[in-house]
Amino acid sequence: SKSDDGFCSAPSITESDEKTKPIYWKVTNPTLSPSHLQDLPGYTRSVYKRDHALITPESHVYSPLPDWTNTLGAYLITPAMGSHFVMFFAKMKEMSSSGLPPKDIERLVFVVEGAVTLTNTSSSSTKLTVDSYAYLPPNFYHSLDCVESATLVVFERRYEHLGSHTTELIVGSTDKQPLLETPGEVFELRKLLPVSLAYDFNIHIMDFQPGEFLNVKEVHYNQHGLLLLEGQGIYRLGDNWYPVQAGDVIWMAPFVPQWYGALGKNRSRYLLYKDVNRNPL
Ligand SMILES: NC(=O)N[C@H](N)C(=O)O
Ligand SMILES: [Mn+2]
Repeated sequence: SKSDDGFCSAPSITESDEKTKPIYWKVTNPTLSPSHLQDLPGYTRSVYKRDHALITPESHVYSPLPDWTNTLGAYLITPAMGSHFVMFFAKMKEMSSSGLPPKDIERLVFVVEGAVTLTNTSSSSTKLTVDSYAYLPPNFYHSLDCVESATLVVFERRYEHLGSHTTELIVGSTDKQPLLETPGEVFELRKLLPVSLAYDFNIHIMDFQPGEFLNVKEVHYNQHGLLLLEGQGIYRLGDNWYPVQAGDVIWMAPFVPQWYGALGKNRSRYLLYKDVNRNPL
């Protein structure tokens, strides 16, 4: 065969081969199939617009996290976009530790890979494994320590006081949170934080079976930071319709029209930051 003569042995189809291919051949052999797109130089699904952003894994950029040791961070949502919170991935390596957030900043960490140990001054230390999370109130001394490796998704914001309410340390895991009523909707909903007024945000875990979608075509004052944990589907943001899959992150500014339809063969699950319980004025 041709490839035996040496250097010119690329497996791709040459121009003369194309002409001899049967009619409709490209339908089943597309040159920009999903597998090709993954490696296409310069190609990304990421988008950054005034009222929303989609940040897909090939665009995540890691650098050392200030105040943490042996940890790389990728800030995915920050106030530079108009948000009042930050959302970042923290990739903790062998023998790594967290730093403390700045004064008056509350924090929620959710483990997506590996395990960390949470230590604070009062209680004994707690191991956080995949699917578990901790809420750390503002000015609450704590340390997250990792022996092997862990990937955390972290949310932080300046706590907005309301009267004399105060928040408390919370440790839990998604699978232990009860399913909540979702009148008019079909997705399954769990919340990671109490719904009481003390908390100025919550994290929703939303599950959709393939074919299920949001009934409400939502437009609301709240902001969102979303991580798709499982599955695939179409996210509508404003007038744009984005194919999305596990690992994708979305920023939704206040009032951006938003809708999700789950596709594929498996459950979609996403984790969603939402500011709640405060007067927008
Ligand atoms: N985009 C969303 O999934 N939004 C949620 N349903 C919410 O705002 O509660
Ligand atoms: Mn919403």
